[in-house]
Amino acid sequence: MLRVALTGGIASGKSTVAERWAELGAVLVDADVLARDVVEPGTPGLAAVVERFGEGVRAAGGALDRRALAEVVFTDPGARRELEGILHPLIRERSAELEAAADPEAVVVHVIPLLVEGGRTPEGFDAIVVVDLPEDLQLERAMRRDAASEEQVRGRIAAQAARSERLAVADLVIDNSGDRQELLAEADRVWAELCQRRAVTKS
Ligand SMILES: CC(C)(COP(=O)(O)OP(=O)(O)OC[C@H]1O[C@@H](n2cnc3c(N)ncnc32)[C@H](O)[C@@H]1O)[C@@H](O)C(=O)NCCC(=O)NCCS
Ligand SMILES: Nc1ncnc2c1ncn2[C@@H]1O[C@H](COP(=O)(O)OP(=O)(O)OP(=O)(O)O)[C@@H](O)[C@H]1O
Repeated sequence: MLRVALTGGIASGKSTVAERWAELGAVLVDADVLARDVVEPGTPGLAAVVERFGEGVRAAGGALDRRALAEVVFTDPGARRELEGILHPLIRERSAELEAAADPEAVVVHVIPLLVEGGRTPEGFDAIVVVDLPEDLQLERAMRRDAASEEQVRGRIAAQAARSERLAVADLVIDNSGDRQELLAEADRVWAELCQRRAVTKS
């Protein structure tokens, strides 16, 4: 197994790269997806979040009101850390289960937006891949995709590591300052590099 971490800031292009790699055979373990799974209606995760943040973060149908919770946690770092304290252990547990179920020959790609934010150098991965782009492009793409204001997106960027901190831990960098086609070409280039590393590890 080759264990790869894929990280990058909000709207950097992680999902686009991860989808491409999945087409090429990667097994994906996506923390953003798991962060949703662990607060599905009826889960202990949702119960714990409502217990801490109140019924105001539960929408009419019973699901988590993500917009309401985002308003709270991206304007209050203490509240955000409390939410992370509830959800991150649940996300880590699910990630470990998914990885344990993967083929031993697989390239397992952990998509982890907050890899660097843990405050220490992430260990245990065979490769750390960072999707990188200038902040003005990141802001523009996030605002367009999420129909969000500049202030809302800046709130999330402020809650994340700086570009330089992510680049400092990168083994491989995917440049997403070009168009979508160029991003896919970058993804293919780095995938080939990862496969080569796996071949070396095996021999
Ligand atoms: C606050 C929540 C409900 C808002 O939901 P929403 O649907 O608007 O965003 P979504 O979960 O799709 O995240 C989108 C992006 O926001 C950024 N983001 C999310 N959580 C965080 C965080 N705690 N710190 C910094 N950035 C974050 C990431 O770039 C992420 O890719 C949600 O983000 C959440 O539950 N966050 C806490 C869990 C967490 O830390 N997730 C990050 C990856 S493990
Ligand atoms: N090179 C590009 N040119 C134009 N748009 C792009 C490019 N790369 C990504 N995008 C767009 O930017 C947005 C973010 O891309 P993507 O969802 O892949 O990023 P992400 O890092 O997974 O985001 P998040 O973690 O915030 O969910 C999407 O709307 C995507 O279509």
